[in-house]
Formats: sequence, structure tokens, C-alpha cells
Amino acid sequence: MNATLSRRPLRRFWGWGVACEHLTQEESARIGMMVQMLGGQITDRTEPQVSDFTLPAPRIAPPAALAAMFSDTPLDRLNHALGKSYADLARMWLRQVPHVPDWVAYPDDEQAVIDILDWASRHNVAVIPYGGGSSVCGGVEAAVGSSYAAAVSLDMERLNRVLEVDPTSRAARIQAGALGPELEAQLKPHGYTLRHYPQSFEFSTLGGWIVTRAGGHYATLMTHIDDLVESTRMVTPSGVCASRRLPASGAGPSQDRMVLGSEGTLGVVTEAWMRLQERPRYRANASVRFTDYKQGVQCVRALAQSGLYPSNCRLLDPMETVFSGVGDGSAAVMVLGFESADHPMNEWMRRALEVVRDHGGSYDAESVERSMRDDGGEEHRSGTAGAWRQAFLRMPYWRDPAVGNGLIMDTFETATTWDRFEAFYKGVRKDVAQAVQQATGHPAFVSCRFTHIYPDGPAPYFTIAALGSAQGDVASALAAWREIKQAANEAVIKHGGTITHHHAVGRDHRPGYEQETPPLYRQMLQAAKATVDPQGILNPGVLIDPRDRQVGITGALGRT
Ligand SMILES: Cc1cc2nc3c(=O)[nH]c(=O)nc-3n(C[C@H](O)[C@H](O)[C@H](O)COP(=O)(O)OP(=O)(O)OC[C@H]3O[C@@H](n4cnc5c(N)ncnc54)[C@H](O)[C@@H]3O)c2cc1C
Repeated sequence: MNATLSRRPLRRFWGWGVACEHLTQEESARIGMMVQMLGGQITDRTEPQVSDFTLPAPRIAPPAALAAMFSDTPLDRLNHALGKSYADLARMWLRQVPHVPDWVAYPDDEQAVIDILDWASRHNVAVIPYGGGSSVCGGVEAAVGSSYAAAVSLDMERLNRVLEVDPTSRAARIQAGALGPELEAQLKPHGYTLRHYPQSFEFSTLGGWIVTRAGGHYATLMTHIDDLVESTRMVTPSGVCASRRLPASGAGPSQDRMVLGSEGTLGVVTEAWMRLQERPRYRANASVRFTDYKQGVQCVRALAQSGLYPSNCRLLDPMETVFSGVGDGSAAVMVLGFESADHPMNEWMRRALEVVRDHGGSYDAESVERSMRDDGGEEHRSGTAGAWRQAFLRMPYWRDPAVGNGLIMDTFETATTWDRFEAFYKGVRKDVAQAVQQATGHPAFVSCRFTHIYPDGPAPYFTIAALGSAQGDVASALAAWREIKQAANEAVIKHGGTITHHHAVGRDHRPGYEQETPPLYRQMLQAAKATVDPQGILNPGVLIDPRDRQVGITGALGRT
């Protein structure tokens, strides 16, 4: 049952992390408290096992020459059936996985990717590129409709090497299937880092980051992976499309920009040249408290427009401080940080703290001073910033049992301009809280933090925690989630935000994407897709439909 062609440590197919890792006693107690606080009860539900699932036989045989790279074991197929959204976890707990790929292919190299796409194009087989499978919007689910002969999940894990480092230009050629820790471990001996740390860092890949336009470490300037990409190489059913290594170019619409955000619909990214950073030696950190959230927001706006460009500037609203364990809900907290490999950041921090004081923020001056003296040390991992970081890293592990106990724990993220933010924040929270109350009969806890900030607006990230069902019934909670997710999609668009700042469109955000973009633009994308993928085999139903096929909204939100 546990046979797999994967060469990586065995993943927990129904949740987050590797299969052998478990929560600490303290963490389990914390989940229990949370479930009870929301009015639920801890149930001793059995975790999903591979043997709980009956999978249909694969509908097509792989080509003989490539067969050694194809797996149809239940574990491999289940591991690639869904991403890691709330709805994905809930469906795993329910043992309801309606779109299992017929096969999982593990190409050894780029030529194998070319051969697989060629075979799939000729046999009407849908291909779903797969990086770490951490999609939270239905990006890797094989919900491709009934017009395909079969569906193959194309797992890029064997293309996971750093191939070249150019220290002069400070860039590296990295294969797309490298997970965050894999690429960082290979860059470290060269003294470099990519410094792209999404919360899913451990289990997401360079290729996934590029095609979903992932948001990472930096709160300002290099916020998206886009800013770190120097050039890309993508295999399409019509041939290989590679861009030149250039620091910048004004030659027509950017080729790399077609790849960024393409979500596996135009081709399979096999490698990219990425801009690197030196490891930071100088840091300055502060945890700031605002008794008035509005003043905190104004302070962040002033910082975003100051030209100081902090690397970290996350404003947690009072409810978010409770979720993160860094406050009691009586105040907002801003985690502020500067870093550099080249020069001390003390003057930047001192100026930022003047801005903070002007907006009524308070902080522990001694701890800020310590962080500035602690060149290269661990001060930034202690205190409020450290507690927040620890909760940030462990949160995905806590979600698994919470979902199994009937809680709805979900997040959605967006961006909007400063002039609209106040009304946006109020409107979105109100609409979502109402939707939760209506769908579940229970109150919602809706919190917000800024993940990234820009001179013209923030990227707010909302977390919803609610009791989906008092009896811990996951099916009722999932049904309620469908209504809540639709309401959240509508709320961010209605109040003036984007459907996604960095989680991508996938399947679950398509309704919002279709409201956000003009039909003519989506037709341009379809035309581009028809050129590189004339049979429409690549990730059908994600982002857009192939030109001549109606896949529509499928997956967790749509028809099954
Ligand atoms: C707990 C948690 C925390 C998260 N935190 C963040 C965060 O901080 N920032 C953020 O931006 N996102 C975050 N995400 C979302 C997710 O991790 C990102 O979207 C990530 O970029 C996906 O990478 P992946 O390698 O896991 O891709 P997958 O989930 O495997 O795939 C995502 C999409 O990319 C396509 N794809 C994957 N690899 C390739 C390739 N080589 N070529 C072409 N298409 C490909 C897939 O077909 C799919 O459409 C989080 C998710 C979870 C579950």
C-alpha cells in the first residue's frame, strides 16, 4: 500500500508534512483548546489510511519507453490527487477524492518531460504539472472534465538541482522541481541564498513558485518571486520556450511575464536563472504595539511610502495576535525588520521608529537595541517576532487535526489600495462573518495581517476560524465552506481588491478572476495557450479553459 516511486521522505498524503512527523503534546492540547473555545468537541477520528480509498483503475497505459517513470500505486495517486487547501484536507478526512490522476509520472530529465507531453498530446491525456502540491486553490487537482482520455500528474521532484552559479552576476540556474530547503542547501556552500520563504517553503518548489507568482520573505520591493526571476525555460507541447538571461529588458511584452502566473496551463517550467542574495549579517527588529488598529494601518502606510523599505513589516490586527499567540486581542502588533548583508540597518530602524512614535506605537527600546547589536545572531528569532515566526511555521500542522474535528480554518489573501483599505477591511470582515454565521449557525473569528506592503496599498491576508459543525461533522463543515468561500471571493472583488495577491487562481478563484479581468484579455490568454498547447492538455480548468473545451469551474467549489 505504501509503494511509491517518489525518492523523497514519505509525505502525509492527507495533510501537511512528512508522514512520520507528529504534533507535540503541547500542540495537541492547544488544538483541543481551540476546538473547545469555538464550541466543538475533540473526537478521536481515525486519520485517513491509503486502504480507506478505492481508486478506479487507470484508464490508459503509459508508453512503454517511459513506463519506468510512471506509477499507479494508490499512495502515489492519492498523494497527487489534491493540494492542501481547507477543502482538500476536509475531502481527505471524508475519504472523498473524486479526481484521482490515473498515473503519476516522475520525469528524470527535461527530455522525459518533452516525451511525456508529446505522448499526452497525441492521446488526449490531460497533464497536471506538480511541484510540491501545496496549492491552496485547486491548482493540482485532476478535475479536468469528461473530455480527456485520462489524467497524469507530472511530478517534477527529480529535477531538483542547482545546475550553475554565476557569482559575478549573483545568479543561479536552478531546476524547477527543487523544494525550498533543497535549493537553499545547494546554494549555501556558495555563500548565497534565494531568500524566498513562503510559509509553505518546506514543501513547495521553485517551479510552483514561479507559475503561481508566489509571495515570499520580503514585505517590500522583492515581494513576489517575479522579482527574483532572471530568465525561464519552459517545455510546451509545441516546443521549448526559453528566455535570455538579462538584468532587464524593454523589448516588447515580457516573455517571462507570460510564464509567471501561467499555473501549468502553458507549459512545464523545467529551470530558471534566479537572482540570489548574500546572507544577511546586519539586522534590526522591533515589535510594535498599537492600541488603535487604524493608527497601526496609517503607520504602515507611512513606512511603505517612506522609502525605507523594511524587509519585514507585518501588521497583525488584534484577532490575528490571538491566532498567532503573540497577543491577547487588545492591541494590534507590527513585526518590523530590516536586514542587509552589507551595512548596519540601525539608522533605517531609528527613522522607522520615529514614524512609529508619530503614530502612537509603543515598543521595547532595549530589545530593539539588542537586535541591532546582535549582528548575525539569533535575536530576530526571540521575543514577539520569534513567537510569531514559530506560529507561522507550525500553523499548517495544526490545521490537519482541527479540520478533522469539524473546524473550518481557511485563509484568503488579496491586495487593495490605501484609499480603499479602511472600507475594504470592514466590508470584507462583515460579509465573511455574515456568510459564516449563515452557513454554520456559529460565529466566525476573522483576522487579518499584512503580508506585503506597497507605497500604494497593502496585501491583507485574512484567516477564518469557525465551528463548521458542533458534532464535528466534516461533511457539514465542507458544505458550509463552499458558501463561505464563494462569499469571500465575492467580497474581495466587491470591496475593491484582487482575487489573489499570491495564492494564484487555480480552480477556486476562477469566479473572481473572471470578474477581475476583461473577457478580451482571457481570450488573448486562450489564444496563447492554443499556440503552445494546441490540444489543450495542460492543466485544463485552471485559470482559463482551453479555447475549444468547456471545463468550467470544477474541483472543490464546482461540479465534481
Ligand atoms: C500552509 C501553506 C502555506 C502557504 N504559504 C504561502 C506563502 O507564504 N506564499 C505563497 O505565495 N503561497 C503560499 N502557499 C501556496 C503555495 O504554497 C504556493 O502557491 C506555491 O507557490 C505552490 O508551489 P508548489 O511547488 O507546491 O506547486 P504545486 O502546488 O505543485 O502547483 C501549483 C500550481 O503550479 C503548477 N506547477 C507546479 N510546478 C510547475 C512547473 N514546474 N511548471 C509548470 N507548472 C507547475 C501546478 O500545475 C499548479 O497549477 C501556501 C500553501 C500552504 C498549504
